[in-house]
Amino acid sequence: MIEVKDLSHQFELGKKGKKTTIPVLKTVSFMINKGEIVTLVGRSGSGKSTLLHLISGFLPRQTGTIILNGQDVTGLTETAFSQFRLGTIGFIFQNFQLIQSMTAYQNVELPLILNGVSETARHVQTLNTLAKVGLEGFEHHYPSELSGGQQQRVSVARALVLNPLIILADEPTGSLDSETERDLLDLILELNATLHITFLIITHDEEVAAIGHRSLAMHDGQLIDGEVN
Ligand SMILES: Nc1ncnc2c1ncn2[C@@H]1O[C@H](COP(=O)(O)OP(=O)(O)OP(=O)(O)O)[C@@H](O)[C@H]1O
Repeated sequence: MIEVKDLSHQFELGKKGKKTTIPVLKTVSFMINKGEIVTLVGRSGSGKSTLLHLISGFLPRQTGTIILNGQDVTGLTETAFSQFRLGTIGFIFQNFQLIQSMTAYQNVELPLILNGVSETARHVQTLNTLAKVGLEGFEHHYPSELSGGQQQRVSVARALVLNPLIILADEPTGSLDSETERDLLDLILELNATLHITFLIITHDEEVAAIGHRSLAMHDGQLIDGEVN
C-alpha cells in the first residue's frame, strides 16, 4: 500500500554563496501492506515528519520513489498528486488543524466540496461520518466549543469522509490527556479492523506505539530495523 524506495531529502539553509545543505533523509526504503498499522518512532529531529510530508506530497520529492496503492506518485504533477491524495490519503495532526470559523459539520464537509460531491450526497456522508466517530449532536459546534478529544474526532471524521485507503498521522494523541488518548486509539483500531484502513503514525508515546502491528525506527535520517509488536 505504501512503498518507499531510496528516498533522500536535504534542506538548504542560508543565502546564495553561503548555502549549507542539511541531509535529513538518507536513502530510506520500506514497505507497508494494506491494513497494517505501522508506527514511526525516533528522536526529535530524526526526520519522521519530513518522511511523512514527502509521502503526502506536502514536500516536493528530490530523489527516490514513492508508490501509493500501486501508483508511482513521483511522476505526478502537483495538481494530479493533489487529486490523487484527496481520494487516497487522510491526515490527522497533533494540533487537529481544524478551521476555527467553521462548524464540525463544515470542517468534515470541506473535502467533499473539494472533490465535487453534490450537496445531497455531502449531507448524508458528512452526517454518517460524524456519527462513525461518535459526534452525533455536535454538528453545529465550532472547534472552540468542543473538547480536545472531540476536536480530534472531527479531524478523524474529516480524514475519513472520502473513504481513504491510508491515514497518515503526526503525533495524533500529542495534545490529548491519557483517557482521551485511549478513546482515540480504540477508534483507530476499530477503523483499521472494520474499514481496513492502513495507518502510518508518528509517535513518541509508548501506548500509541503499542497499537501498531510494526514499528519503524528512524535515527539521523536513516531507518534502523523495524520491530514487530
Ligand atoms: N523547512 C526546513 N528547513 C530546514 N531544516 C528543516 C526544515 N524542516 C525540518 N528541518 C530539519 O530537518 C530535521 C528533521 O526534522 P523533522 O521535523 O523531520 O524531524 P522529526 O523526527 O519529525 O522531529 P520531531 O519528533 O521533533 O517532530 C531537523 O534537523 C530539522 O531541523
